Amino acid sequence: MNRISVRTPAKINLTLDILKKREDGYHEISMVMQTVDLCDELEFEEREIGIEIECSNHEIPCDSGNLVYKAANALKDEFGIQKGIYIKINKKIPLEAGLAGGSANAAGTLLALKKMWRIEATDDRLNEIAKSIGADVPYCTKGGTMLAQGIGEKLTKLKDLPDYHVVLVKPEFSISTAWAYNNVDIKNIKQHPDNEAVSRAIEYGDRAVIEKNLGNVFEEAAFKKYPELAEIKETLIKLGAKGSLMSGSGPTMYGLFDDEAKAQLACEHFRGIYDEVYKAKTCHQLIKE
Ligand SMILES: C[C@](O)(CO)[C@H](O)COP(=O)(O)OP(=O)(O)OC[C@H]1O[C@@H](n2ccc(N)nc2=O)[C@H](O)[C@@H]1O
Ligand SMILES: Nc1ncnc2c1ncn2[C@@H]1O[C@H](COP(=O)(O)OP(=O)(O)OP(=O)(O)O)[C@@H](O)[C@H]1O
Repeated sequence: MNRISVRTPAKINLTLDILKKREDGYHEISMVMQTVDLCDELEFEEREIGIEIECSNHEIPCDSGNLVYKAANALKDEFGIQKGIYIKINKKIPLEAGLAGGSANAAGTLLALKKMWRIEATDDRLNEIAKSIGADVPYCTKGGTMLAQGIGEKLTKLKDLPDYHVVLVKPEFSISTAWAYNNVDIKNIKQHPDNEAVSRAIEYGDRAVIEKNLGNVFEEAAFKKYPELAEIKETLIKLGAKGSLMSGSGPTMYGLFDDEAKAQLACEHFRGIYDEVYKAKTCHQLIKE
């Protein structure tokens, strides 16, 4: 097998809670994550030597700064792989959006190259390698509905979230993950999301409780700096979303719809205002070709 293609899905956060800051600067978190079928496309082709990357988005580095490079290089180092690889990235997931697009690409690379290079690795070892690339990468190697704890690497599979149409609205500005973590006043978080209630509601497929309990502790500081985020949330609800939240470190706002026609109308409304508006569906399988 000398060619593989994979599609790597974005994630949204149904909840995101910060518990404490650790000595190493990272934060202990607890969050429920869900993949949606807004995907980047990655193609892998065997080469004699080196790691060569081509990307449809020229803002993204194609050298060792690319998370895909880091993933390929980590596997080469860890397992003494001598072969080279050419990776083509067709970017669809917006950048610095809170949707873990780069982490998803890195996870897709780990899974594709593990297969191509016939690497035998335990789940634990692969999880360690994934974590060394980024805190969201372990989750992205699994996808679906998961509770993620630790810095994001301790994963508990939950029952599949009931299906939703998801409208994603990414305003023009970006929010860096480091900024988001640095701007949460951990001791004075007004409302911690109730991860237990959400996990239980997912277990019972109780949509109303899930929708009522969406929560992200990054919203407060982000809404203060960018009041338009709160307006997007309000409009999503007005247009029929059953729940709305900022994903991850933001700034993407999403709405969960049970009615596709309403989701479509909401999409059309926001497309008149913003360039990066997407209609997706929740999904549970990592989509491979
Ligand atoms: C906001 C989330 O997307 C929620 O899923 C993640 O926590 C961020 O995951 P990520 O982008 O993969 O994070 P990394 O690339 O590992 O780290 C970027 C920066 O975010 C901060 N960071 C990240 C994860 C974490 N649990 N605590 C942190 O404080 C650190 O300042 C770190 O330097
Ligand atoms: N393959 C990649 N795809 C996207 N960004 C990448 C990639 N490799 C490196 N990067 C760099 O990582 C930065 C942000 O990545 P990404 O778009 O995944 O952020 P994000 O959606 O905020 O992620 P998260 O939700 O994990 O915080 C960008 O500045 C980009 O230059």
